[in-house]
Amino acid sequence: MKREMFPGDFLWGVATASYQIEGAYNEDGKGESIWDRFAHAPGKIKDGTTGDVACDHYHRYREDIALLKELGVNAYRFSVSWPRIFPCGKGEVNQKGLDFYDALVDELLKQGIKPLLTLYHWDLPQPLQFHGGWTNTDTVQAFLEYAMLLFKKLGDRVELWATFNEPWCISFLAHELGEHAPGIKDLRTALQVAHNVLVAHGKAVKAFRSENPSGKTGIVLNLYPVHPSSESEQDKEAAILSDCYRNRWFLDPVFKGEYPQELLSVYQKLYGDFAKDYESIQVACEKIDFLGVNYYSREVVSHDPKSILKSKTVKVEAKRTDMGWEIYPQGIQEILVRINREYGPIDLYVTENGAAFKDELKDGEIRDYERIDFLKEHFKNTYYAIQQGVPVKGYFVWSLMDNFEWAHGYSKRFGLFYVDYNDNLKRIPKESARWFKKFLNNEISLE
Ligand SMILES: CO[C@H](O)c1c[n+]2c([nH]1)[C@H](O)[C@@H](O)[C@H](O)[C@H]2CO
Repeated sequence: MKREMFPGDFLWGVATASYQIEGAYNEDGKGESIWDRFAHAPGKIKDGTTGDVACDHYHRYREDIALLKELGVNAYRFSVSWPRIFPCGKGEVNQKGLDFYDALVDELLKQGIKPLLTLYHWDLPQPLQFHGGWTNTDTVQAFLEYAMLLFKKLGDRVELWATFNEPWCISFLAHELGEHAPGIKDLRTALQVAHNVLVAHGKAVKAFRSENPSGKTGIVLNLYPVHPSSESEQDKEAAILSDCYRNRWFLDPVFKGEYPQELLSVYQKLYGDFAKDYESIQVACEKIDFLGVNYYSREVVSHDPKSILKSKTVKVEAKRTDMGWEIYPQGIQEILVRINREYGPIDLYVTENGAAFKDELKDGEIRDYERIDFLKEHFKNTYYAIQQGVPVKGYFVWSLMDNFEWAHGYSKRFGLFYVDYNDNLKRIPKESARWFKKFLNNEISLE
């Protein structure tokens, strides 16, 4: 199975995100983000690092685009740092911030690489957080102003626009579990955030249509197959509620304009006032042109009477990545086929898929054969979904290079290029980069 067996116009790319690679955290007029503040707070990041410098992509973007060219990709997914554009979140525009993304897009196009732009990949301007962040509907309005400005400035050259990266992480990981910025641990707050982000998505899509009818817009969701650990009724019930929490809490509003009733009723019992907030969720259901699917692994759950979802994650015996995530390639096929069956027809992009492994620089080489196997199996399972008629239009490997892995700092490496943090952030192609390049050039097969 070679690249040429995929559709001729299939996009093969890599993905990154602003806070994870750019650095220049306080340069050229950029304002503070919630991740600048969170990373500087003691104890939040496992290795005590920050994104202050990261991969210094802000200064090295031409070099990094040359790496894309060297790989032979035809697409690149990146995100814009909102506080680089609006240092206070709204109001005054930072021209140098706009100039950076203008130059980035021009260089991509010059190199024949199609941009997929994500408006929001978690780095909210801190001044908006001082007023409640995503719990405050003023932030929805500020996001619309930010989105409209970028549509106006870049819409003539950027065709593919994603509103949000992983609303599940923006809401539950960051406001219920507290593991990401702003580090709040309150389910009711997380539900309010999820709602406002979904409303912001719908309003931005509507505004995009008026501004840029030729462009294509969508949202990026992290999606997981959720399997019961046994065939017992209780474990199957646990999988249904966990699937609502992980996947359908965002899929159903975006595609159906409603929350999944099975879980909504659970939350209504918990928070009586809950229902009235959520009548406006139809706003989220603006027709989108594509869905970005971030796939990394599956979830296996069993019944847990003590938990709100009556479910808990079960760690099955399996090969795992350095993040501890089960390696489950058939899951990408399962999720793509399911989305097409239950929410389609909709163009799909695998907007993130990749793995962290304990990559070591030895004699100038990084022999990451596990990553090659990982990608090979996920490419094959994506192809099997296409063979079943699923309109998958592209695939972006996470990530171009090792970068700031959120609460793990620089301790987890996902890149096709190794970043030597001890030698001026030098980018070194891993064996997987060489393999990917040969695949893209039809030199090797996936067997
Ligand atoms: C549980 O996996 C999530 O879907 C997920 C994994 N990842 C993501 N989301 C984020 O979009 C990236 O910024 C992360 O760097 C990347 C690797 O952790």
